[in-house]
Amino acid sequence: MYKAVKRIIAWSGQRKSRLYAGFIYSFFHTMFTALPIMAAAYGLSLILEDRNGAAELTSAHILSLAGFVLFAVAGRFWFAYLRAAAQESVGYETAAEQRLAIGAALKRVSLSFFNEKSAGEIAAAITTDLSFLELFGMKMIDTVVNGYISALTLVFCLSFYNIWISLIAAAGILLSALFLSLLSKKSWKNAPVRQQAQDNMVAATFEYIRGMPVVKAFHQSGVSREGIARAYRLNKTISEKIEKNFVPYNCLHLLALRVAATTMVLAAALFTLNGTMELPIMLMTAIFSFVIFGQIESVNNAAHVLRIIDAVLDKLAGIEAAAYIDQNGRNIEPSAYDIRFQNVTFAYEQRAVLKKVSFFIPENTTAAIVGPSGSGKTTICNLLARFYDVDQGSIAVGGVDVKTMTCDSLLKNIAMVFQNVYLFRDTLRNNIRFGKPEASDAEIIAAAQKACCHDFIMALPDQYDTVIGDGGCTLSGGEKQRISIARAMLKNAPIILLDEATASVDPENEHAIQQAISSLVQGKTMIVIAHRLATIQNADQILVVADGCIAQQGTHEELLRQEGVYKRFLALRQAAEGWSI
Ligand SMILES: Nc1ncnc2c1ncn2[C@@H]1O[C@H](COP(=O)(O)OP(=O)(O)OP(=O)(O)O)[C@@H](O)[C@H]1O
Repeated sequence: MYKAVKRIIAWSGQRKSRLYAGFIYSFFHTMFTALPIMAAAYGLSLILEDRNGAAELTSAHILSLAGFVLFAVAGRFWFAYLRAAAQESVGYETAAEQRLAIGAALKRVSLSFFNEKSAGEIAAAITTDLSFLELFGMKMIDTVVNGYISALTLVFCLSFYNIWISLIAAAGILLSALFLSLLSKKSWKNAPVRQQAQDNMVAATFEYIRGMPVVKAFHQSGVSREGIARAYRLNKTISEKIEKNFVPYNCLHLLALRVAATTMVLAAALFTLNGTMELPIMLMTAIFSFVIFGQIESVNNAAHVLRIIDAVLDKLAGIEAAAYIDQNGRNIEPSAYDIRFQNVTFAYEQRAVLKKVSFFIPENTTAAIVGPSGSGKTTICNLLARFYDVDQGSIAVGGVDVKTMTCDSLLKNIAMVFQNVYLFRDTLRNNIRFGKPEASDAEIIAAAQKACCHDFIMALPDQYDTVIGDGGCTLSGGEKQRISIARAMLKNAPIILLDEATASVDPENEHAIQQAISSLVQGKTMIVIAHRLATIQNADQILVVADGCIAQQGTHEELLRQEGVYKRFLALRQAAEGWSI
């Protein structure tokens, strides 16, 4: 439990000095809480002495006591304010910083990281887990550290009046801490299980929502809901089990504190009866017995919450520790934009996808990649963009090995127009502007016009300010692709990676889009995953990928003269789509 407290303090990074300042304010806050009670006891003893005739109670006594109490109350509120101001926003500030840091880190990890961790798991870490940490992290610091500071400060104050009473209070605190450590051991064992159950629940919910179109199309609501219901049931069962484990230790912890409080009052009464304690001190002890354990009573909840926080911190550390794909990269500006694959071998996990692939694309030329589905065409583009690193061989742009470049300096030179280019839940204007953040409205409109999306955008109710759904789900496939072409136009990068994907293009606009693509690629080096015969024919070279290898390479005419995959592939495509050469 205390290890988790230390981790929260470490998590707060540069802000930890504010936490330490908060601990000092907490000490003074407690001192100022104790002072009015001590002053009241002193006032009572003056009244009793006045009654006995031992000393006279003057109005000056009463006024100075009242002034002292007012000063103590004001001091108490002042230190409570200082503590809150120092500590309470630390969690929110640190979490906000960490969210940005994780966002930046995710941009730089290999995409294989997203195979290992589901989108739901990562989303849960950045949203619910970090929210939990920002909300409860500082509360736990307050409950545990400030709670013990407060209790021990009051024990210290009591020791000036009666050492035995302060020892009873200290014993109560120690005994409750023992039960808390047992409770904490249980929580420590259960919290990761609960964390996993919650992650599964988020991932199942995420998948259910994302897969809704498929669920509806296949009338599979029963099957898909079963998965999500199972995740919810498991979470409920685990939470109930944890609560049951929690109860006995919680009762023992509270019992220790209540027994200590009662024993303090009984001992004070006995000391008063045998004349070793004055009545006002006994009354003061009775009041202290109510307040001394107040804050540490709720440490029981902290044990469980702290374990969850510990698991959350582990999870966040796991995401942040993911190796940056470009951690040894430098910001390099290639002097040319030719592309060379040299004996590139690559596997997703264990499955070999590309085997010793070599080719060269001169600057300002177009290479069309053709080949059967699953042969590795998209993988070639993903490797060039360094979404993954090659296992063997090398990829160079303008003679510079992409492994020596940072992702930013490499991707600055590449624009992608893929079937599944992601559009954000934002305005169309901002989605296009993604290609060039500093672009003016006029540039955005010009790019949209060239990419044949200006007309459909102007027909929408809010035109360029229309907000589109997640992933562009409120647009048709063709519209999404045209937006992504506009985005690429605006970026004006020297290398274009294009997945032609004519399937999603509106036939009416196909010609215009082809024109748009032609103007997009002028003077650029382009790799196109080609589907249209015209693109294939017009390419400067065709790379025929089959089974992870470059089976054939050459111009359309050269390849037509050879017997091989290309000729067979072309015949099949022609038959399927009614082409004629
Ligand atoms: N992220 C991934 N993790 C594991 N395997 C993958 C991943 N992406 C692709 N693959 C596998 O790698 C192989 C090549 O995929 P790739 O997407 O490069 O093929 P493709 O030629 O572009 O196919 P298509 O024409 O159908 O788009 C396929 O067998 C695919 O199942």
